[in-house]
Amino acid sequence: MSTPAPQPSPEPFGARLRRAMDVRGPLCVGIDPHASLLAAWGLEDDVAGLERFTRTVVDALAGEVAVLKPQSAFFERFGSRGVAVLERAIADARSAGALVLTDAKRGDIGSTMAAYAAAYLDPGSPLFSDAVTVSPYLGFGSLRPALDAARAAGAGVFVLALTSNPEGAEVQRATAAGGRPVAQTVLDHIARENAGAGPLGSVGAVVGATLGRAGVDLAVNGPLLAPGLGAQGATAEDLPEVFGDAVRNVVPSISRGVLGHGPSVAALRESAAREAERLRQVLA
Ligand SMILES: O=C(O)c1cc(=O)[nH]c(=O)n1[C@@H]1O[C@H](COP(=O)(O)O)[C@@H](O)[C@H]1O
Repeated sequence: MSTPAPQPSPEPFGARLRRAMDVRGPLCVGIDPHASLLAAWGLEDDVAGLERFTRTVVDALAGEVAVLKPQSAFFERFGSRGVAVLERAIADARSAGALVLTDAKRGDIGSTMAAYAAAYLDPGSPLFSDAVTVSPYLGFGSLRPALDAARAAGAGVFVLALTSNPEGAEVQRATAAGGRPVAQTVLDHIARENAGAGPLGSVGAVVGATLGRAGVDLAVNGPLLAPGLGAQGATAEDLPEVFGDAVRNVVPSISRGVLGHGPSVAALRESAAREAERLRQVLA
């Protein structure tokens, strides 16, 4: 009996992301099917409306932008049929060439985290994504199963550090044991995970574009997801101030600011192309 040939290691997410941003421009578009957006697109707030909305965004943008970020909550609110729409969107967007970052913000004790890792980071799962968002606020070590699963699959994990909402500061800017802000301890862990990786590590941090000067050390050798552009008030021009020297690793993210241009496929594409070009200039 012959021994099976060793499987080649999958290309790490960080390398795939760097290439995608170089080729397609530094932009992540969120797929957030708010009830108000479904109404603005002339769709019912039901599974058929969700499906039409999602399919339109994927058809318009999966061949254009570096990253698509479906926000799981907007699919979960329709139960299992909504989750089925999410599964199809992930698969279709990946086939069309976009990296898919599923925004699920999962976080739990390690043994349960292993089940979340199986859901999003096991290549055999119907929800398998290029990357997933997670919360470290049960302790960074609780994320270990997700970090290990991502590494094995060539996938990525984006860890909340400083979120874009004003309420986040009460937890994230609090002083941790050792006298540093809690968010800085999260960023330090991320930097250790990415040590030695090139051209970019696969463990990212989430740092809101709305924060003004971040005031923490962002040299984590990984991608920095920056939500908050558009509807939450931040602009491309704010990014150098927030991210300083780390600005080259920023993955700017916009949901409503692009989705509001639908349902026209041409208008969605134009809006995303305009944002990507503006961001490319600012981040260069
Ligand atoms: O992880 C995220 O994507 C995220 C982190 C954060 O700090 N702030 C934040 O707004 N987000 C998500 O980014 C999206 C922002 O949507 P818009 O405000 O419409 O661009 C939503 O899906 C949020 O859940």
